[in-house]
Amino acid sequence: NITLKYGAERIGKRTDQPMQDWRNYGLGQFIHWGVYAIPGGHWNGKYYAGAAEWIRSWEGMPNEAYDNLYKEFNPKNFNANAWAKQAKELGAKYVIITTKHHDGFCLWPSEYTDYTIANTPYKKDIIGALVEAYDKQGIDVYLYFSIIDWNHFGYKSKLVTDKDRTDYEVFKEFTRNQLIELLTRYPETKGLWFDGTWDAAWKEQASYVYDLDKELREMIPGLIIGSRFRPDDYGNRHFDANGNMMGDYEQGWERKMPNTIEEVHGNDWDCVMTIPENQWGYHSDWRGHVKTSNELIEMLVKAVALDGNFVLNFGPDGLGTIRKEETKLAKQVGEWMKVNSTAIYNCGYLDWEKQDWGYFTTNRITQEKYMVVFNQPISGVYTVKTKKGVSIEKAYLLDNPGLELSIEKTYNNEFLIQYNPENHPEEPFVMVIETNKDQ
Ligand SMILES: C[C@@H]1N[C@@H](C#Cc2ccccc2)[C@H](O)[C@@H]1O
Repeated sequence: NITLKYGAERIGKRTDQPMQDWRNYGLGQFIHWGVYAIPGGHWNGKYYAGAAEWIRSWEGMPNEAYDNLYKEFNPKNFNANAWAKQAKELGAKYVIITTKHHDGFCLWPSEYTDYTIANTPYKKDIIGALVEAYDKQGIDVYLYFSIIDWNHFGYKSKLVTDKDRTDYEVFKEFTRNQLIELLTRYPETKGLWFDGTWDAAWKEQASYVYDLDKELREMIPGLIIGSRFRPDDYGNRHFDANGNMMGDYEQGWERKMPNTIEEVHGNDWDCVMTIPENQWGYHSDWRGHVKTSNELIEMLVKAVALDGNFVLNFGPDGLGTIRKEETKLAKQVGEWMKVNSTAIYNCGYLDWEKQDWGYFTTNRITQEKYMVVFNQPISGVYTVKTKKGVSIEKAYLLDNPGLELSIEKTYNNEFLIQYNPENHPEEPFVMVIETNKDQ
């Protein structure tokens, strides 16, 4: 074991109520919005193939041009209540909203910079409106904050000269001031989702970030911060030099997912996912694969089945409209959730052997067990291998409890559930299984 001053603050999961609530969300919504939504992945008639929120880094986008976009930011279609209502219908239990992305543009009227919504034609506090609207819908609010800030003179990716270091000290105080400002203005905030912490300069700040982390947590008891904030004594992120996770949940699953429970190392985690292959901010021309509702539902179920949360990203356009493709998917996933969220909310991993037909989930409070089916066996036979001494006594469809399914027990404690409907369901469906024990 390596002695660390700034390593993991705790071994094992947080057990307090705010973290239990976080663990039981299942489904969240990510909102990426900012001035990058104005160009929407194009400039000067040229198509930008990268992630739209990174367009300022593209040689086809002059920094000067980008840095003046805020002067035309006037989202006349923006309606915080409509966004929150759509998220409610999607079935999201929490939302993560970009307060400031890497470009440094603040969606709240920060007093620490002029590069904010207050100095746009729109003027009004976007973050305040969204916090209020989502709160009203009973959706918990988390704030995304980028440490990278291309707009601040003191931001450096690495510290080479003495001037870099003195400038960076100013940047660190600016960062601290903005974070305190956000938690002061929006005390309803349940957590901070940090990003842009991969720079060498930040990875040298273990002591500073350790103290800042502590200060922020003291401001809002129960505040939840993931593994993407603190570096350890040696500049390690997410996991310290002893392999222990720093922060309250792992934030390593961006546009990817674990496949086995072993890969999550007993930690809480979230998967943040885009609908196209790699666009967080608004891009008017999605190319490559755009995920269908059934693909997204399978990712959601897989996350819950492996004790994680699934956070689906939406990138509103420059006028504040959530595009039709995202609206359609929110509706489709929401309709599925209306029927099947019993197998999602308050649910997590069931340590039975994974089967080809889909995923097991279990309600952490009631111990009720679910089989979420994505791959119907041609045979109509669903194999379930339980733990020793655990028998399946009943099986039925979540959306038709009256239709009990036949169960056959084999000699080596496998249970074969028979279900062969005439009309094959077009969507994933859930079977409920009742056992003789609560294991
Ligand atoms: C949550 C997501 N993290 C950000 C990123 C990134 C990134 C940057 C470089 C290499 C790989 C990933 C994206 O812009 C989005 O905000």
